[in-house]
Amino acid sequence: MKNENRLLMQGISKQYPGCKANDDIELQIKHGEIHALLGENGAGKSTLMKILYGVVKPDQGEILWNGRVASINEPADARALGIGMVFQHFSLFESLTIAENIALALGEQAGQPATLASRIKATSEQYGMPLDPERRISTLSTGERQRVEIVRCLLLDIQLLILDEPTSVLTPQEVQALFKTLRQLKQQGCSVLFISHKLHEVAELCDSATILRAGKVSGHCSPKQETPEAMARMMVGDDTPISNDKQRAQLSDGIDDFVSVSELSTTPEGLFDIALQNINLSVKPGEIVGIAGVAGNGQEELLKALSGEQTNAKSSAIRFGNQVVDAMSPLKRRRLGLAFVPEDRLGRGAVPEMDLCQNALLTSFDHGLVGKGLFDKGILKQNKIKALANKIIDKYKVKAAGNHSQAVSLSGGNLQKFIIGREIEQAPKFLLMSHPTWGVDIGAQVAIHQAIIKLRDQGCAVLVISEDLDELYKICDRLGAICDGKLSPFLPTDEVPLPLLGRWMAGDFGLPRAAPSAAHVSDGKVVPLPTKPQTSSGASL
Ligand SMILES: Nc1ncnc2c1ncn2[C@@H]1O[C@H](COP(=O)(O)OP(=O)(O)OP(=O)(O)O)[C@@H](O)[C@H]1O
Repeated sequence: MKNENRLLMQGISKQYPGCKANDDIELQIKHGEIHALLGENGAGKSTLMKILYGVVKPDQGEILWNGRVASINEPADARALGIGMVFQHFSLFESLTIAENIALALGEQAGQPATLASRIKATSEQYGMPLDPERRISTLSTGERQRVEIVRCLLLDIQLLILDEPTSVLTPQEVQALFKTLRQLKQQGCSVLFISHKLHEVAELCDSATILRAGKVSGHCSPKQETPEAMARMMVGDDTPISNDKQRAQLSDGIDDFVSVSELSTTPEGLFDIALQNINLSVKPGEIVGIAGVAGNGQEELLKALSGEQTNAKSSAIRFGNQVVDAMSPLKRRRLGLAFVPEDRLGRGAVPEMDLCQNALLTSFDHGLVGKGLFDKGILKQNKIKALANKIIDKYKVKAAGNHSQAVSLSGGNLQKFIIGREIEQAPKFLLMSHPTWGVDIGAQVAIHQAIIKLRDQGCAVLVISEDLDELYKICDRLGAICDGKLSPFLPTDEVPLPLLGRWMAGDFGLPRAAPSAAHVSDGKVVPLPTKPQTSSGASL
């Protein structure tokens, strides 16, 4: 049984206008194996999964499930077969409880309402991710929300669990807990399909992998026998750089901060907002400062305060250069040199129904050299707008049918590349970014990091707020964390060992308690602690 296919998708093709998203794809998954689906942005992974889960109809091909042809026309059909899917973006109602959310998602498949809560409790405990069914979603951490989505799948007679980029929102401890659950499922014969751009995790967890390129299967491998670099090569080919040298900023003394935030506190507007408490922060021209943290700890509120989405006429806590900006709108702040990449790419980063030309114009029209000439006396200069969109598409290797493509038709990673390119091309003085390479493939990550570092070296102040610790360690010159609306101290990145950052993320804001020869052990490696920590200018201690 173990060597037989649980799932065989064969000859799957799907054509979108101007793009063949899946081209004669075959995917085999055996009983009780953890299978990775890899591929660069736009390779066709999400399309294939949407076909399997009944969200998209293929033009051609068939699905064999436990040896029999299956007809999957909607998600309920997939669930009835035992296929569960956890999407990148959770679809949970904040004000409802865990049990109410699961009952809504599963409908009749949730079974008897009277026993649902006890089944949730029992199943979540059985798989090592305990949940209290009566808790409201708004009180849960991101890791706990993901548990709700997984337990929702496990309540059914699950035979295949599909996870799309499941670890990008988790802390390192939560990732290990998730892997334990997935291995337990595998032991019980359940198959797992794991979609990820984090190749070291794929190498640690997965038994086999299928690699897609430009809509076709380009290869297979056994991740445990490959290095992450070798897998990256299979995904992106030989021509794309897959690593960056660490190049920390060389700042000379006496440079004034471009961004300074002093004693910023906010009052929550919505029921689930976090109050920022006495935030002190600074970013100099020519440095990249990173803020780590588990989602929902005030990142959103800090971004809104800095971008001007939430203004505060009563305070004078935030300055760009020597200008107080608290009461200024986003447009006025952009005129002072702000560029902004929000976490939510569809909706805040781009307007889904607008094409790439219109989306390029949205934030560039009023901005410095780039915006110059895009309109004149109220008339839009279409040729110049098209040239700008084409420049971003070419330079940032955005895969799209053309500048007329709607933002919503781009794959997640490609839209992210477009938004980052649009903002970097404005040559800002202050680049504010949330989770800049979320869902972006390894080749594009390297290109984006290089572009950010180049901008820094030209004197831009860069602030990155991210849950991706690998990314923060790679590009930031100084690092701190946010927890419950408060900021930790900031130290030069090379003086922040992972355990210290983990403590800061959990709200323990002490500086290293280091004797000169002290060291932490992290992931089996000894990590020396700094002996002379320096705090950032004014960071709260
Ligand atoms: N609704 C749509 N209309 C037009 N084109 C689409 C649509 N959905 C996807 N595409 C195109 O199909 C191709 C494959 O997209 P898909 O989302 O499957 O890629 P992916 O491998 O999941 O990428 P990523 O890693 O960035 O999420 C992309 O070029 C995308 O632009």
